Amino acid sequence: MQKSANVLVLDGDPLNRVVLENTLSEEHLVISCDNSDKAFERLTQTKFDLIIVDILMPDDEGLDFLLQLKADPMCYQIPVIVISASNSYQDEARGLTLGAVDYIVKPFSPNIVKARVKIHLAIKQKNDLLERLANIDGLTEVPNRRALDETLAQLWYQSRDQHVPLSILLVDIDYFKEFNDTCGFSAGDECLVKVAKALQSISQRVDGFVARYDGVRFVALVNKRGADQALALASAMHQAVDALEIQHPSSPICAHVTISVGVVHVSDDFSGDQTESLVLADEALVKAHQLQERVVLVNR
Ligand SMILES: Nc1nc2c(ncn2[C@@H]2O[C@H](COP(=O)(O)OP(=O)(O)OP(=O)(O)O)[C@@H](O)[C@H]2O)c(=O)[nH]1
Repeated sequence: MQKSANVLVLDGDPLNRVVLENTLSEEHLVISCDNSDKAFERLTQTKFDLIIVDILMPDDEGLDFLLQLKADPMCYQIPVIVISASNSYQDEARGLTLGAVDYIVKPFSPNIVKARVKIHLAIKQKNDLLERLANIDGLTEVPNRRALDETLAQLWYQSRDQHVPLSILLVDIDYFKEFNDTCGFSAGDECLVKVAKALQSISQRVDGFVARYDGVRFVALVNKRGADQALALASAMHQAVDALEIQHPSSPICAHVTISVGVVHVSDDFSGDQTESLVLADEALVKAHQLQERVVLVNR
């Protein structure tokens, strides 16, 4: 039977682990650990939807686990239910203040645990959906400008600190105003969706990220690759859009829809911040248009 969620349990007491597994494993995949090292290891292997942790483990192990989890950018959003033998208000307040979403006192009723897990999984599902909607472009369904700004900032500082190159590719659909004027706005929308999907699928092959930047422009980001690989990515994007063969009757340069790409390859100069490189990519793109080149590369 398909399990609806992945639940991680950290509890030093073997009997509690068995009871929790029996309570939840009919509906969920339950992985239980008796110490925090194993729990952290599991977190690197599986995507968990909910964590149940006993914060009264010896040496404050459960408490430390909760603290570390909430400080970890990869895990802090996973809801945590604290389970504890203490029914003191102070302990309950401490668990909730540290970021737990709920506090259950041992010995617990399996039905209450089941019900609370269900509630928190439903809230998480809604939060995940909101997060997705906030970061996805409504038309093309690729990441939006907000997601781009976040990812670019992250990759910029990561690449700078790890001394690896970062390539920023700004992609524009050529003569799109003319395309809309001749083929209609809804054909324009369809074209944008197809181009976005093509750019995304090509970029994913090199672990790249693509977002809609504005109107008819997209940005692709790829790090740890040389300038030649950034150019190869631009070339693969051109080929993918050409292969769509979307007729463009009013384009002065080609019978079908084409793109132009401005590339900034940052390997040495990470001074300033990432927005300056976006400006450079924009200038490279303008140059590509002016020179009627398919791609213009700027090295930094
Ligand atoms: N169908 C559709 N059109 C859009 C959308 N967003 C922006 N546009 C149109 O895209 C056109 C972009 O025009 P420009 O930025 O001048 O670019 P262009 O016509 O491609 O000119 P060049 O960049 O010089 O090739 C404008 O006419 C916008 O109205 C959209 O979501 N759907």
